Amino acid sequence: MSLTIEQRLDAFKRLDEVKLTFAKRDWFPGTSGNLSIKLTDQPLQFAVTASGKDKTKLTPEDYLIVNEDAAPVEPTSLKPSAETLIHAVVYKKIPQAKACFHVHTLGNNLISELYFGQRAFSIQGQELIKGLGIWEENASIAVPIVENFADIPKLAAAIEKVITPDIPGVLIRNHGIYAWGASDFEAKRHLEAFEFLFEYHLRWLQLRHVSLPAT
Ligand SMILES: CSC[C@@H](O)[C@@H](O)C(=O)COP(=O)(O)O
Ligand SMILES: [Zn+2]
Repeated sequence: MSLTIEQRLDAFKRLDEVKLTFAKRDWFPGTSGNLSIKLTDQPLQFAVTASGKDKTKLTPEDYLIVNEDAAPVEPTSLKPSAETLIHAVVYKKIPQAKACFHVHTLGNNLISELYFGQRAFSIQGQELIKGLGIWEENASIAVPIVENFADIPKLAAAIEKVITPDIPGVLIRNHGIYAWGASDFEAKRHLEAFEFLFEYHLRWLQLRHVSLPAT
């Protein structure tokens, strides 16, 4: 299914906007991170960040269109993200996902290591869980954590095993998080909610033994 120029430009513009927002938060240290927006199903085609680029910058060559095998669908000198297969896995396993964002932050790396033994990070009763679209009273979530592998097909297979539509994200041990949503707006909201919950929990771990004045 061929894409219109308007489809491509709209996706690239949306990716620019979210990329600059995340860049302002220092969420792309050392060229880490990658972003994608789905364009078509049957066949799966999505726009993804080019590999190895400084994601704090906007250039005319930041994105390319790939298929479910992570191969470019148009002639290009750009290399797709080294982790493009992971985005493809998310789009194939979670049909509702229309955008998928990956960042490496200190918060998500620390949480992924602290709780890797449980293969999930659980948190309950935090208002920002609503940012994940979960509005139950005193809701509890468990964010899955997988081992990190340099072999991307192996990492993608590990992720495919654990992701579900219930929790729009997955942590990779000492690496980062993938978060997705039914739009770029929702994927951004989910990622922001995850990162807030990680930071809250880490700060709570630091402060919980502080003696507070008697009330
Ligand atoms: C340079 S450290 C981060 C990379 O190894 C990778 O984990 C990453 O997130 C970015 O890879 P990229 O190929 O630029 O999309
Ligand atoms: Zn990464």
